[in-house]
Amino acid sequence: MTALFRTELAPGAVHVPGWLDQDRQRDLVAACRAWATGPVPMRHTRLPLGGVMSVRTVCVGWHWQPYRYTRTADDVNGARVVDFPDWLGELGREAVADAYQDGLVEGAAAYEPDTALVNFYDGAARMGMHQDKDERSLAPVVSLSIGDTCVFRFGNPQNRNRPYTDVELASGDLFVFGGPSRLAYHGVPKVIPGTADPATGLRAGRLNITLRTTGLSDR
Ligand SMILES: O=C(O)CCC(=O)C(=O)O
Ligand SMILES: [Fe+2]
Repeated sequence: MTALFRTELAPGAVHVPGWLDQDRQRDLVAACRAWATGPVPMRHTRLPLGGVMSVRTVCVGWHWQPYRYTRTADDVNGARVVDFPDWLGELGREAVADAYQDGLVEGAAAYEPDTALVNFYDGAARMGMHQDKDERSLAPVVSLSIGDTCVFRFGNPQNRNRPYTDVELASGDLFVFGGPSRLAYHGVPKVIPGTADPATGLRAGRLNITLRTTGLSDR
């Protein structure tokens, strides 16, 4: 296997450029296209104060709405979200093993994500600084990017301001944040149009898939 180039932005926050090869990117684009059609359609998430998010989102395993997870998409069409497939959990374990080089922060073999948030960014979409904190588990978040390159802003766990680091996430890049960085603020201030390689099946825009462990159960 080829050596992986890894950058640790902060303890537990690791960027692995080009982690997904083109075949895997194509397969993920196809999977996201299928999920986007239903049982719950991809849509702009409505915010409690009446706004909508500029990204479009569809969820797998558990449905996220601000600020909780449920099995059914009660803010969309009430349908139960699609089941979280085994292969996606396997991909997550591989990602954690590669990012943490087996073991730091959390044993990769024990990583069992049960939800994926699939976000689609058109050229104008962005995401403000926030924490991923609606999960009851502090297992790492695995983030996969496909399509247009974006500027990803990775901050600190205390507040949404500096210090933060801006890093470009390109198609195929992996970013894992766990351990001391699990609750770090992060966001996407910009997508750079025209940077996607059409060979992935996504001609324009950016797909981001985050795998998370909700820590919830149906009982
Ligand atoms: O698009 C990204 O890279 C980040 C997405 C994100 O932070 C989220 O879905 O919570
Ligand atoms: Fe996030």
